[in-house]
Amino acid sequence: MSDNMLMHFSSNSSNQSDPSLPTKLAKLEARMAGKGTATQAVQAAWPPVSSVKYGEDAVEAVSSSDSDDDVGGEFLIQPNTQKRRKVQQEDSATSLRQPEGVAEGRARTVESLDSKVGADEVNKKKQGRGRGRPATTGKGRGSKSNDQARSHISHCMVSQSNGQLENSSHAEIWSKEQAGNDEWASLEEDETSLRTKVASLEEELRKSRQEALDNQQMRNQLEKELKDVKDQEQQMKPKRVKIISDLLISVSKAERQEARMKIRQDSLRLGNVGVIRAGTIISETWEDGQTLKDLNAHLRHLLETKEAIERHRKSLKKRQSDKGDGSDVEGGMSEEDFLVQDEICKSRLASIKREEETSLRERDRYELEKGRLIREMKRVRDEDGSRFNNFQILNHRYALLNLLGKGGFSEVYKAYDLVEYRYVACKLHGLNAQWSEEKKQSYIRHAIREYNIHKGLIHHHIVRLWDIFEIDQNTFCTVLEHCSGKDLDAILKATPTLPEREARIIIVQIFQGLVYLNKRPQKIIHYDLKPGNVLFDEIGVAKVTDFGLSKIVEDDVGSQGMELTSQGAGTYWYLPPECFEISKIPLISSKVDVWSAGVLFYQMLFGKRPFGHDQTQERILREDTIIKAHRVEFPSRPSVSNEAKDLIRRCLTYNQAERPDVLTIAQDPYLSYAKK
Ligand SMILES: Nc1ncnc2c1ncn2[C@@H]1O[C@H](COP(=O)(O)OP(=O)(O)OP(=O)(O)O)[C@@H](O)[C@H]1O
Repeated sequence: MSDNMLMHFSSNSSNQSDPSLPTKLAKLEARMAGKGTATQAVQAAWPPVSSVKYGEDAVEAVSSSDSDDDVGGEFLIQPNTQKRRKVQQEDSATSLRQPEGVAEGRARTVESLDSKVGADEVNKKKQGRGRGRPATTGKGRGSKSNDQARSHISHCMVSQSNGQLENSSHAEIWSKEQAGNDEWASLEEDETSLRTKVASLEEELRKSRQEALDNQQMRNQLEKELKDVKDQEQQMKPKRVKIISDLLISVSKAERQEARMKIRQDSLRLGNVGVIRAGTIISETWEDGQTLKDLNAHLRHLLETKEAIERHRKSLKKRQSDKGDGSDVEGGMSEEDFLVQDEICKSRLASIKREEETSLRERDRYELEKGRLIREMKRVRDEDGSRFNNFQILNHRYALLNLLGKGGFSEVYKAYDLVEYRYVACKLHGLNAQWSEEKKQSYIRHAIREYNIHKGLIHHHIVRLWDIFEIDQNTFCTVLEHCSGKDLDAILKATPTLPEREARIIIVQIFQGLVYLNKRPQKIIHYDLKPGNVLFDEIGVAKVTDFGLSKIVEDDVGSQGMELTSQGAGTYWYLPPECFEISKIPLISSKVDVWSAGVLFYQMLFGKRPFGHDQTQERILREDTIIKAHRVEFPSRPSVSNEAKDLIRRCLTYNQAERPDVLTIAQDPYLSYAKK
């Protein structure tokens, strides 16, 4: 780019405002006419190619030449034609060549930065600077300036050759020159900042690469460690399983020992099973323990004392009345003596009554303990008689521990899942070898049906069913969530009535489980809700279990419900009247479970079932107890809130059509703990 040239000319053009210009021009005219050596002088005035300067240096250089003009103006004298030729030569040969190379270099730099830093930023700046000009590259801009410079130079030369300096074109050149300088400085600034950015990005890139390398190494290292740990784990697994099951076995053995020892101790107090022989028939009978014997003897003694006092009191009264009519003249008891004697008897009787009440309460407690003892004895006996009592590991996974209880056709063992590392309950279903093949198949079908219903139920208040597998031809096992608390039946046997607050939270949880069963795409009727099928986990969360009698409500059932095909099954105290219908096949719905829940709640509050409490299943059926259960009665004690009674009345609505279903009754405010 011919910046120096522009400087040069623009410097000269500044002379246009010099007031001595006409004089100088006259001088020049004279010299042109008189001196022939002017050409060499002009050549000396142009800077040599190698000494071309740019920017401020160039301005200085030109300024100094201006001062030369002032002092030694003869060096600038030349004919206009010669001057034009000279400029043209210089223009093509030297002055323009080198600046163009520089401009190209500059453009290259910008281009390379463009590619490194991103075209956007550079373009933005280009656009900002080049507003009002056609878009062009750095090189383009440089070339254009050159072109402009060249055209101005030639224009200027032409003007000079005509002997006229045009003020306006000089100003234009000057301003363009200035703009070029500014642009150049700004480009340099851009270049520096972009270079800095590139350097910092390169540094960042280097660091990131290093980091990636480090991470990769770390990953390789961790993968190796993980593999080692897994290998070790694999090697250790059988050892660990062995250690865990050994520990569990020793704990279970200790528990078994403790259970048997406790039975022995409690038997002394509460009683034991004795054997009585009648001819060839041997039967078992219960013999009370010493504490119960003592307690009963004490109660008998209190009764005898009470009777004696009452006899004595009667005779006192008789003597007193005999004295009144003159028949007892020797008795000699004054009126006051009689009153004192009578008061003594009354006071003694009151004290005996208190003692009797205490002893009776104690005996009730002992009776409950006795019941628990009898159940525990049965459990231990079942455990001793079970073929699974020797700590087997089932299905390579479930370590059987102690027997939890025995049902109609099953034994439930506490077990430990050696894969999931948690306690479970293994329910071992045994097919009776005496059964016909048909009965066995029916039992298996039934169990699979139960499994298929139960396995899909995942709710906080429903016992989870984890697994099912076959043990042998006549036995299979279902694996359930272990509930380490007692079941509701055991709780009610130990404490027949619960405070309303406790009963309420239990029934609320049961209804939550029922709501879940009725909100599923396929509704389920449990059909066997009773205290034995409500279990508690270690923190007391109630969970409904045993879906052996449950029914799936098909989509196409009418509003009245589905047909009950298994009539006769279930526990009669807890079933509603429609289940006892014999004139036609009953239609049932979730309202069966609403009735059962009502019976359960009643039992928890009042310590007995509302209908047929003391009756056997057979008697309930025979006497149509439930068919006659039109109205529920509430005992006066314990006192229970009206809200609780209202809920029970709604659940025990005789007419099935009027009884609310599960989702409706669940809206009852009594079943909600939300703040009003
Ligand atoms: N998931 C469980 N967790 C803890 N204990 C359980 C579990 N399931 C059952 N039990 C206990 O095992 C015992 C027997 O249970 P099972 O369900 O076989 O009894 P059942 O209902 O009397 O029998 P059936 O279902 O044959 O009528 C009961 O004492 C019960 O509390």
